[in-house]
This record gives sequence, structure tokens and C-alpha cells, in this order.
Amino acid sequence: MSIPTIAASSNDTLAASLDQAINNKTKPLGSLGVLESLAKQIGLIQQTTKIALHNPAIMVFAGDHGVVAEGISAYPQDVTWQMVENFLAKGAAINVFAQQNNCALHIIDAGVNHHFGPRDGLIDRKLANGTQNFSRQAAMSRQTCEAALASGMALVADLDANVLGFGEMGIGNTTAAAALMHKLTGIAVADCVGAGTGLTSDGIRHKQDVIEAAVALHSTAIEPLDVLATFGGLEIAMMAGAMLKAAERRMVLLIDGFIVTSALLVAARLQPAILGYCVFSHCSDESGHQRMLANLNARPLLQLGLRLGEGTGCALALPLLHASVNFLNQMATFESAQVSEKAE
Ligand SMILES: Cc1cc2ncn([C@H]3O[C@H](COP(=O)(O)O)[C@@H](O)[C@H]3O)c2cc1C
Ligand SMILES: O=C(O)c1cccnc1
Repeated sequence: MSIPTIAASSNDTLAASLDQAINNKTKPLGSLGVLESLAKQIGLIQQTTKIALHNPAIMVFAGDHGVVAEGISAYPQDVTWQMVENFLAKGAAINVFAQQNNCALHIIDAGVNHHFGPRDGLIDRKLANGTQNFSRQAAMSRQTCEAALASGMALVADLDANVLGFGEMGIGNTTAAAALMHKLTGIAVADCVGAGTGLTSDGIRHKQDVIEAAVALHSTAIEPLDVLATFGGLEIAMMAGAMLKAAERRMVLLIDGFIVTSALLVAARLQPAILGYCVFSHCSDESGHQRMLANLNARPLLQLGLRLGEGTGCALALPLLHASVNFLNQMATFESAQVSEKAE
């Protein structure tokens, strides 16, 4: 497995042309705020002032976590496969929001602890029936971790889209994500853990204890891919691979909540330039997400109190991407509309 090389998205000449195109629109300078930065970022990613969104899609990666044996989630592990069934039946929140925004949805079994059999609409990339319990041993071998990354890359290699959102489903994965966050940022475990699907304060303390004990057990895991193999999930690793390939292909990457951002933390440690390709759809109510975003210097578009995952933030932010592209392509300029420019 080789990690894609991601080119910096910056380009001074193009940045100046984009600033000029944005500033020539019939509006006070800077008045479209974040939409202006977004239009410029999309231009730099696509290397043009004629930006366009082509076939926006969201990939939802599902996988189970052995660490659920430690009682770290408010819901039972079976919810993972049951929600995959729900995605296939189009009954989940992500189905509703993706459809509302004309966004294709791809559901991937990265490692759910359930035998689905061949199913329409389910992309079978199962590497195992979930990870091992990282309280006792590494979640997966380095070899399985690399296979998950490679599988994620392959999923994106031929995708006919230039905007890709990332979502996940996996009971217990806020515990894996918090452990990754702690190991990759150095932020104290207490500031990485949160309620996930709805733990009580006692439950959160127990989750913190479980992570701290596991961190002590696996003190030799330092390098990003070792950290990913030790604490991650199959869905998180596959997502990280998909993100790296999507950035290599100069797609716009739409980042969802706490778990998706933890996969990006891994990818960004491997290829820091990936961050130039990322649009952070929202700040989750999972308590560590704000700190995780701050660590990446990321500015989220929305703050809606979401704490769901599945890629829901990506689907909800998509209309803002359309607005950015449309204002740059469709608004009149001061010259074309014969509107007077700012007084000197
Ligand atoms: C019905 C249901 C639907 C979900 N959709 C996403 N998640 C979210 O919750 C899980 C992580 O939380 P924890 O680490 O506390 O288990 C992930 O599956 C995430 O996608 C769901 C959780 C539930 C219960
Ligand atoms: O931020 C998220 O993506 C999230 C938070 C809680 C539970 N599941 C997902």
C-alpha cells in the first residue's frame, strides 16, 4: 500500500484571479462572508475560476468495535447492522437529507459484525466482523489497517464526482475516535471523551477510564498508522484511505462530525496538504469535536447541535456549497450590470 501524494491546493496567481472575480460581483466587498472563502477554496481545489459541483456523493462506512465489550456505548452493538439495513431501506436521517439535496449515497460494509449476504445497494468491503477489543490487544493488525486504507482508496479511484462527503456508522466508534484524538493531538483524554449516543456522566467517566487504561497498555503506538491500527475502526481506516485518494484526485472533501474528523486527523498526519481540500460541514455536540476542529485550524460551516454522524452534517451543508458556486458563476459584475463601484 502506498499513501497518495497530495499537492498543496494553494496557487498565488489563481488566488488573485478568484479574489478579483469574487470582488467584481455586485455586492459590497466581502459581504458574502464565508461563502466567498468557500468559492475561493473550491476554485483553488479545482484549479479554475469556473467552478462546478459534479455529482455530489456521500460515502457511509460501517464497522463494529470490539471495545463495546467494555460497556462504552449507550446502545447495543446490533444497532450497527440494523442501521445498515435502515440505510438500505432509505429510512435513516442521512437518506432523507441526501435525497433532499440530490446527493448520491454509497453504503459500505467495512467490517460490520453481521452477515448481510449479497444485497442491492450494499458495497461489501468487509475485512473482519469488527475490530478486536483495544482494552486487551490492538484493534487490528497493521496489515489489516493497510488493507482498509487501500480498500478506501480503491473505492474513490473511479468515482465520477468532484465533491465527496464522509459518514460513518459503528456503535462504540466515539470511543475509538476519542482515543485517536488523544494520541494524535496530545489533548488530555478527559477533553476528548464525550457522551456519544447518550452516556450518563458516570458512563462518560467509565469511557475515559477505559481509554486511559488502553493508552497505557499500548504506549508504544506513536506513528499515525500504528495508532490507527491500535485504536481505530475498520470504517475509520477505510474512510482515511478514501479521503487521501479523494484529495489526490482534487475533490472537495466534506467532513462530518467527531468520528469522521478523527479519520481526517490520521490522514492529515500522513499528508498535511489534505486540509486544503476539506470543507468542515459542522461542529458536532460531541464535546471533543470543537477541540478537534481547533487543533486542525478548521472553521465549521454550521453549528446545529447535531450529534448523529452518518454524514448528516455533509448533506446539510451541501446547499451552502451550491450557493458558493452559483454566486460566483451567476451573479452580475459591477461592469455587466452597470452598478457603481465603491467610492474611492
Ligand atoms: C439508532 C442510532 C443511529 C445512529 N446513527 C449514527 N449513530 C452514531 O452513534 C454511534 C457512535 O456512538 P457511540 O460511540 O456512543 O456508540 C455511531 O454509530 C454513530 O454513527 C447512531 C447511533 C444510534 C444508536
Ligand atoms: O459527531 C458525530 O459524528 C457523532 C457524535 C455522537 C454520536 N455519533 C456521531
